[in-house]
Amino acid sequence: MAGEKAVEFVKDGMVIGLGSGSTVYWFLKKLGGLVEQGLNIKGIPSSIQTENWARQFGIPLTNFSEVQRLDLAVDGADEIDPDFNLIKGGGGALLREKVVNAHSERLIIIADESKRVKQLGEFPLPVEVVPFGWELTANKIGSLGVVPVLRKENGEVFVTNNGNYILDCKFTSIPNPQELHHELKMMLGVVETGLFIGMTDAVIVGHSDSASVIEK
Ligand SMILES: O=C(CO)[C@H](O)[C@H](O)COP(=O)(O)O
Repeated sequence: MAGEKAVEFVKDGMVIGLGSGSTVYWFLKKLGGLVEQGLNIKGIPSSIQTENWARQFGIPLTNFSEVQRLDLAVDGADEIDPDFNLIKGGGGALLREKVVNAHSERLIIIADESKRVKQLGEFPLPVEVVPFGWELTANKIGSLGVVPVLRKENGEVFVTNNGNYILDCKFTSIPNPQELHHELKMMLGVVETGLFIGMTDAVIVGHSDSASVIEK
């Protein structure tokens, strides 16, 4: 419901950041239908999976060598706090998502009610790290009082679209997301964190048969 509702914010001529995840799939499907009816937009995908879906639904794509500014980005989230700070990266696309979302005029997050929390941190924070010496980076992150877990998929180390690894870090809670983000970013080997702070303009919450828009 949230994914489909998000197309109401799309206007003719827009360049749109295409987020990642299962909720975004429904946005892309609906958007593809509108493109088929004549809507003129272009998208920049935030993952290879999203690029594949966008092609499947006939959404024209562009890239940052052609455009530097997006009109709108629509993305999912793993946790959303009352200030619209987010944990993202459950699907491992956090780095490209952050690049895309940071260069958009407007960011709309689509999610179901279960993603809304009072304080971030229940969901393990994904941190993208350089593969070389990832063990050292994990030890360093561990000094913050967490046990970083190297993400695996089907028994193999998960490799991001950028050739990096993900360390999932379960903090008891994250009372100060900004501070934690900066602390992690200063660590050698850390590429990006899944904390998206002060980027979101509106959240569309999906219910069983409707969706509500919450503006900041
Ligand atoms: O951050 C993400 C991927 O890196 C996704 O947007 C997030 O995991 C939400 O996904 P879903 O809509 O499948 O719950």
